[in-house]
Amino acid sequence: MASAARCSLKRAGGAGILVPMLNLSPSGEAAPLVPGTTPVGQVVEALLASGRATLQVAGPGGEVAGTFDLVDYLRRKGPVEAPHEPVQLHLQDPLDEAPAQPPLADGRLWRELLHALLSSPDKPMAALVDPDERILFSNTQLRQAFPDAFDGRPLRIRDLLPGHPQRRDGDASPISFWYVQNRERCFMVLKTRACADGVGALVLFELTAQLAQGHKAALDEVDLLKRVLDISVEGLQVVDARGVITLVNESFLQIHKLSREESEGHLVTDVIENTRMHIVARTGVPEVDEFQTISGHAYVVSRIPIFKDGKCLGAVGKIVFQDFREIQRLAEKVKRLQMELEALRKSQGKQHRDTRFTFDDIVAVSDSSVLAKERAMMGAPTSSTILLLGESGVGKEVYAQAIHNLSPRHDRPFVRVNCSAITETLIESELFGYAEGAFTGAKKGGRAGKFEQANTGTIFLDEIGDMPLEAQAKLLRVLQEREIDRVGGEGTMPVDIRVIAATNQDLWALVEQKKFRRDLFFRLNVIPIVIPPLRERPADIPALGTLFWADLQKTHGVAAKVLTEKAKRLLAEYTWPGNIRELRNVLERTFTIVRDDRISEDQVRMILLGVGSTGGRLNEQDESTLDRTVEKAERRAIGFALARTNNNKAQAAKLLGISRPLLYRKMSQYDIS
Ligand SMILES: Nc1ncnc2c1ncn2[C@@H]1O[C@H](COP(=O)(O)OP(=O)(O)OP(=O)(O)O)[C@@H](O)[C@H]1O
Repeated sequence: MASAARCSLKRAGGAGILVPMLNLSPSGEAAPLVPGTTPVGQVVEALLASGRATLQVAGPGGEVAGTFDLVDYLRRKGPVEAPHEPVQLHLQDPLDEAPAQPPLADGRLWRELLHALLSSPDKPMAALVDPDERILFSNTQLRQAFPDAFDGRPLRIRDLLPGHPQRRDGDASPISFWYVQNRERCFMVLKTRACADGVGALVLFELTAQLAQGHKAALDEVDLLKRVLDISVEGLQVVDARGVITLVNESFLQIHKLSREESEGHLVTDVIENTRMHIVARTGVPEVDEFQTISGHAYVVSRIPIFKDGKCLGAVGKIVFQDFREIQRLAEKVKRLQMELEALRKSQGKQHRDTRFTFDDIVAVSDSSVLAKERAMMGAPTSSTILLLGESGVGKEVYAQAIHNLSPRHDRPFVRVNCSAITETLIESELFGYAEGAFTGAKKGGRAGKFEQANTGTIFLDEIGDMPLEAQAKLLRVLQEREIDRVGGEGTMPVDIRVIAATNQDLWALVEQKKFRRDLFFRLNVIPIVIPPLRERPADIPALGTLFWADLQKTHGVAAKVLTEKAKRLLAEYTWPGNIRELRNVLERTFTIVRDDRISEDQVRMILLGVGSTGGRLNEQDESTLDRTVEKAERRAIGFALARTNNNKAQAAKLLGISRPLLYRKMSQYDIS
């Protein structure tokens, strides 16, 4: 029995068989003697660990039966495929010519390396490889580190470490150091240069604690990042400077119908058709929104180089649109939806009254109107309630529209409610809607009220002073709670509404008369804006007149018709009880009734006579007696006839279908000179 060889029982890495473990003394002592029945794998491992190249093998009687030479064995056998065979089957043939040279040309380096690296307490994982990097022999540590890989089939180094760099021929350095990551661990790989006698090289793997620890945190981060990338619907890939794919996400794999193993660690050109990733990684020139055909489908892709310290480290590729036909389909859908939305908005606009007035249309020359306009423009972009105060026809609705159009709600509904025009019984259902079956004759499905229609937009409560007290209480609740309930309905509905109210009455006087709720008054009176009557802002009249006249010329296509300076002066000096509406109506009547190109002061006066003090709008009280109604109609007709005929009584009487004496009588009766 070999004296220098000590045997102990040890479980071989994962194999489940108990084999004697040989402890050989370091090189320099007499060659140890081992029983011939010792498994050859164990002998090879022990020799490598000790730094020795040979040992003596004992026969059945303990005599020396021969020498086992590791280098000779590896040269003849290649990979250790049957590690359990007894070593005595692999003794060096004594007839073999002894090599003229030492077994390895660089034997000293070889042995020193073996000794230094394998005899340390934490023996590194090691493999002997042939010139093609086929693993000839691996130690237990290595096999334990890669239990799945060592299944008896021939293996190469790169099978263990997919990122393992390819061997470069003519590599001048005797030892290469590589850091290689395989999935969850990081290895430092040291590779000795190829041995001169063609046996191969020694490859050492080290899972350095420091690297592993530092890397653990980094790997966790990478893992998290990978998960984030996998969530992305865009296909993503990363290649390094050599064009090797280092990272891909799930979408990328699905688009290319690849597995992670088939892509990561491979040259991109070997895996992806029509790729240009390797070019971008090499040149550092980005390619954005380019077409690429993948499996017959057109994709839009971007390839962006990754730079660090001015050096291009690789590139990231992104499939922006998965399939161009899909994008076209989506684009068409968006276009169709946009058209539908536009049509809906238009019909909603019609339904909710046209809001054509903006602040550009509001003429303001006099100080009082400039003040009103400025105040309105400042309040418009807010969502505060605005209360417009002014006589009839001063332009309260024009202001309300302009405010809406300057507010962030300009593309939302603008709903006008004339509170004086709705009967007391209907006002609630008009404002808040009603539920199905709320009353006899209620529409199926109920009906949305004005507040519901105006949701997200603006509600313009015109003539708010005429609102019945009961409805005022409901309105107050809506303004406070910002929610409505349909008449006869169950449950409330939140509404987001901007309120603009207007009145030509003295609201405070109504509060004192208990005709208007005090609390509602304060709710509405957030930004009060007084629009002055036209008689208090005569400076605006010429500008308004010019604006309306130009408008009429355009509408009727008659540019030649003009007012004399005297006629203009008459208009500017008139008191305009009907305000802007009256001014507009007088000008319109003048334009349409008078046929002459130059319109005189007298002709305008006749028109003014006919229009009367209501500004052309019938006032119920004025019309309440038949006599008053007849008088107004006769005045208007006479005034218009005289204006058209340029004060020619005979022609005017003819136009009116009455005799000249009757015309004179009527003119005197109505004090028309
Ligand atoms: N500043 C303005 N610039 C141009 N046109 C105006 C202006 N203000 C009023 N108008 C014209 O006068 C008409 C009457 O205005 P609007 O209906 O807004 O008055 P109102 O104060 O709301 O009247 P009411 O109280 O009778 O409802 C409008 O149709 C518009 O043509």
